Amino acid sequence: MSHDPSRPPRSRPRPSHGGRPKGPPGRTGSPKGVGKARPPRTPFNPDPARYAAVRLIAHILDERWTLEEAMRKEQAFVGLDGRDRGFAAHLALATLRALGMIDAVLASKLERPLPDSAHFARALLRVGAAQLIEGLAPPHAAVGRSVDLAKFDPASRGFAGLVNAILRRIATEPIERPADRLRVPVLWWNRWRAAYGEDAADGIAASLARQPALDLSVKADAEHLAASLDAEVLPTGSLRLKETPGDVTSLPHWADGVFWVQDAAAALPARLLGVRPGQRVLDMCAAPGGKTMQLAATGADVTAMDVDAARIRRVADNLARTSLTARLHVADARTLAETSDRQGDYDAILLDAPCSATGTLRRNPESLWIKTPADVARFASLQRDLMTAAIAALKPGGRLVYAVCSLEPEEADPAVAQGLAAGLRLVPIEPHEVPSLEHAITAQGCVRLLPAYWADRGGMDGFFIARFEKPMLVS
Ligand SMILES: C[S@@+](CC[C@H](N)C(=O)[O-])C[C@H]1O[C@@H](n2cnc3c(N)ncnc32)[C@H](O)[C@@H]1O
Repeated sequence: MSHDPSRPPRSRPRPSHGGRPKGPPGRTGSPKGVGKARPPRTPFNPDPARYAAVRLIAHILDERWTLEEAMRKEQAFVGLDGRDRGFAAHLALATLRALGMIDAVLASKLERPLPDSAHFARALLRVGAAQLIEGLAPPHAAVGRSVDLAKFDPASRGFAGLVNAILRRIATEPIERPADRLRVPVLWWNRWRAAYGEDAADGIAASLARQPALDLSVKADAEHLAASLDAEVLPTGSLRLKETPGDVTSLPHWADGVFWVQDAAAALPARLLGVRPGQRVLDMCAAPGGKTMQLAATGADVTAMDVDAARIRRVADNLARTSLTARLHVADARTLAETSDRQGDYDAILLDAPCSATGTLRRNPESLWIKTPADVARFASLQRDLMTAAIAALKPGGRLVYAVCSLEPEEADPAVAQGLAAGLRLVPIEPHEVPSLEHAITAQGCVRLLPAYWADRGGMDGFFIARFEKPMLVS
């Protein structure tokens, strides 16, 4: 999934309401009609931010929620404000980015695994260990606050001694720091090694050790904006902020609508489509609209389609903020194959397909722990149907860009094969179109971006991009 360009990055999530499970233990209401009896005391939460982080981790790893979902639904997190909220999000993200390493260290200290039912205690150990291994808090605070929270949560009270002993050992005994490759589940690492080799697989895993940079796409005049935003202009034209702000809406010129948040890699597919003013362009899977805005900014006649009505509203909001226009259409793009006329309707189509999104592991590190290869197969099947629809809707002579933020060849290779089998021609991406990323061009002329690229500059999301042309009809 692409980052919503209208929203702040994860360090400062926006509050929202609803959801389960229940918040802190204990009674919060005042009993009615009980004479002069004192209202029962609400147990004192010794550390609301760490408590919220632990609950986020328990939801994600035990209930397979995404981080975004957990942050939206978990009341202990939703109720935090300001710095506490930022700290809780930071702790949860840091725990997920180092999870495999943390679990390896915990396994070496625990005599036996915790029972399956010990959700809070297990999450508490993971968040506590993350603070120690990643140096996120002084050891006395990491250990002491974790023990306090173990005593605070009724379900984990019986584990308080164990939490104390294990975290103390991690804090005081010399530990061999696990290799970065353990940051990701071995299942995914093995797949990347098979696809790209051992060094590349290690590079992908190591990308989790760094906070992803925040990139912006601009409507015009990148140089001028770079100066006022304290940003670097990347070789591909995106802006990369030197400091990641807590709240992107506080950046100068945000209200002017002249830029939006979009990773440098995510900005390439729309650019490589190379549309011209007046062309009929379809953005098939458009929400939240980062690429729609790029296409609309060229002066093309853009239709943005998405199956999800709520997400299309975000495209509308993003277009409104940036004063750009596109026709919006809520529909399953697979139906295009039935409705397009024989000649095809569009001069250019961008198929930024729904995918396993393993390329965005730096921003969504939980996805590696809650997704499986079965998800890859499911997305590959959906992409096949979307490709069929895109090919039908493309005019002869028109161009199609297929893109996915997935690292899995099972999602990219079949799409390329399908395009070729349908009679499309691959239009090789030229080195000058991807400056400083020439090495990412494959033998077929597609682009395969890995998260370890530009590591010294702050990395990038993983993407695969293929560009096709539909042959003119022969009469
Ligand atoms: C990778 S995201 C697109 C990101 C977007 N292009 C951007 O740059 O902001 C994939 C999108 O595909 C949409 N989608 C999934 N299945 C679809 C379908 N059958 N037809 C149309 N859209 C679909 C999802 O709702 C999601 O918004």
